[in-house]
Amino acid sequence: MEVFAGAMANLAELLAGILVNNLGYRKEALQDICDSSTCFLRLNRYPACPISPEMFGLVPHTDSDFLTILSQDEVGGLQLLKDSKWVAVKPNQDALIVNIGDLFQAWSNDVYKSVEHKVMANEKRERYSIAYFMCPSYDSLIGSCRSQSLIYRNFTFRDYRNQVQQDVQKLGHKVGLSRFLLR
Ligand SMILES: O=C(O)CCC(=O)C(=O)O
Ligand SMILES: [Fe+2]
Repeated sequence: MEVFAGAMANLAELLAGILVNNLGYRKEALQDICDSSTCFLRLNRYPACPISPEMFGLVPHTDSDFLTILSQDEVGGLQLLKDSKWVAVKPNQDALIVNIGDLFQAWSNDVYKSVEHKVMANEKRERYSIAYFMCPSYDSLIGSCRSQSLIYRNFTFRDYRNQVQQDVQKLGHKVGLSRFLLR
């Protein structure tokens, strides 16, 4: 498990570096504020759900991190929201899925968009996936790479997590980045 997490961490850093570089910034920009103690692996198991094929395995959400790398088995069920339509991701055990998270959207000032996704349960088969979440240290300022036309106010990962937790407790769902809009 540690070897796997290490490989995912290296890949996430490499990809984040390329995406940051692509915006004209030092490839270490995110790596500098990331912390191995807040990055984590989530092992997901979705039991077969014979009641209805329309049952969620995981409700629609965006990830509260910089970058997510996902490995899934051959069962399928992951869907992404693209142009307001849910698109099924073809299951491929030999491929990794890379999702932009909320924090990268904020840092890039909306150049990169955090993708909304969900998992539909399978009627007959259980499904497994493993997700690696690249996260900053709790107290580092996420800010934005831009200095003008800022969309979000500065916040820390701790502020973000607290806000998400508060919204889930009070409203039953995550509100997300719109809580941090400047206008
Ligand atoms: O199981 C999947 O395909 C997605 C998992 C996921 O979105 C998550 O753990 O945040
Ligand atoms: Fe997710």
